[in-house]
Amino acid sequence: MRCDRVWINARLATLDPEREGLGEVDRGVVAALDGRIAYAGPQAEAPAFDAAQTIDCEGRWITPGLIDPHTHLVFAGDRAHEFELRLAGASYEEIARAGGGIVSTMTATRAASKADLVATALPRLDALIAEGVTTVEIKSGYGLSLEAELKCLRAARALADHRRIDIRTTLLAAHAVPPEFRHDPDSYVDLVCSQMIPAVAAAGLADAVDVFCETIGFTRAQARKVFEAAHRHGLKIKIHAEQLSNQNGAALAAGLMALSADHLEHLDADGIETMAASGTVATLLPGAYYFTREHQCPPVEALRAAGVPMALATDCNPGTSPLTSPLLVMNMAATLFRMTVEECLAGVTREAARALGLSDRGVLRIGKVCDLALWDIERPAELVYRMGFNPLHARVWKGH
Ligand SMILES: N=CN[C@@H](CCC(=O)O)C(=O)O
Ligand SMILES: [Zn+2]
Repeated sequence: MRCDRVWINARLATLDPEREGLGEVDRGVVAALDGRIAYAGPQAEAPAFDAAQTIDCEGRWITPGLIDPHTHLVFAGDRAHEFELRLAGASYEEIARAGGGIVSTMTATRAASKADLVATALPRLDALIAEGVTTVEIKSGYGLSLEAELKCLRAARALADHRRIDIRTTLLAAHAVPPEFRHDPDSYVDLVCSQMIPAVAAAGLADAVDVFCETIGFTRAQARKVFEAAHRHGLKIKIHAEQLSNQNGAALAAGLMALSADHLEHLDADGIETMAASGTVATLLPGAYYFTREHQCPPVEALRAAGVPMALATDCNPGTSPLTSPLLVMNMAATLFRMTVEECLAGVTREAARALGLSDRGVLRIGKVCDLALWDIERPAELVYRMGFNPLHARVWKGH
């Protein structure tokens, strides 16, 4: 078989659902041709390869390249001061209602140039890449005006000119009501629907539209309007739902065939049932749960029982999850949410791909994009078990 590269003497965690568990292959081979997987499976069953380059993995493990399906990587400034206020007893909601929170990052982000936003996002992106991330979703949501949201999405897309990574972008103009609309949030929602979504869709700058459905964000009725506008313009939808309270946002979004509903600490049985029926992915964000010291875990057992797919993400943002480590996310998901090793690894690969509507990656299987992470570990559980340690040996993006 002709191929560009072949990785031999590897142990594979294919995450292929057609295989058991992690889809493990003890003596495995992966071959790449034109950026796709030409073969992934047992060495014993592999064809003879005519490869330009052969890499001996010396027994290392290969997983699919990691996917971070929920980040707010593009923003200016930081919120360390708010962190100190919270340490002194203030709550996230109190700070937001007093004009801090998302709106304070909005002020810094509006003042920044696109070049500034790219420059400040790159170190965060590099931290993800250093842990084997090959696809990342980046939301806008700190511009909150047509011009500033476009600038954030352009900055997010421009990151792909600087690093070897796939970027998916999501318009999150409905993240917070900007101060100029404080007394008339519905007019801001109208602006999002009648100007921002059409402009972003026309410019091809976003793959999806997201809404923060919450008492300090947007109501269900407002979220529905935004989702309907997104659909009119051919964009997929996602939601920040049931993070701080139960607004039944996940059920609304799932009923409209959302790709994912994210956070979900306060998700109820109706939300779970609707998500299961629509195949909407539950993207869990243990970094935000940890950092805000939430008291209620997402209903992982019930999601599992209902067969709702579960993805994991860093939620990298300045306010509730200044986190750029998918490895630590897995550890937190296991220790805090009692997810299994298999669920954690699927959460940052196969299910993360599903949360982005990407069926061409996230598993090691013939025909999928050849994004790989090679690890210096003895068993996959180490990727979940260790804290603050990065055993990445090499990262392969599109076969290179
Ligand atoms: N929940 C809403 N949005 C972000 C937090 C944004 C912020 O506080 O800056 C999140 O996903 O946690
Ligand atoms: Zn978020």
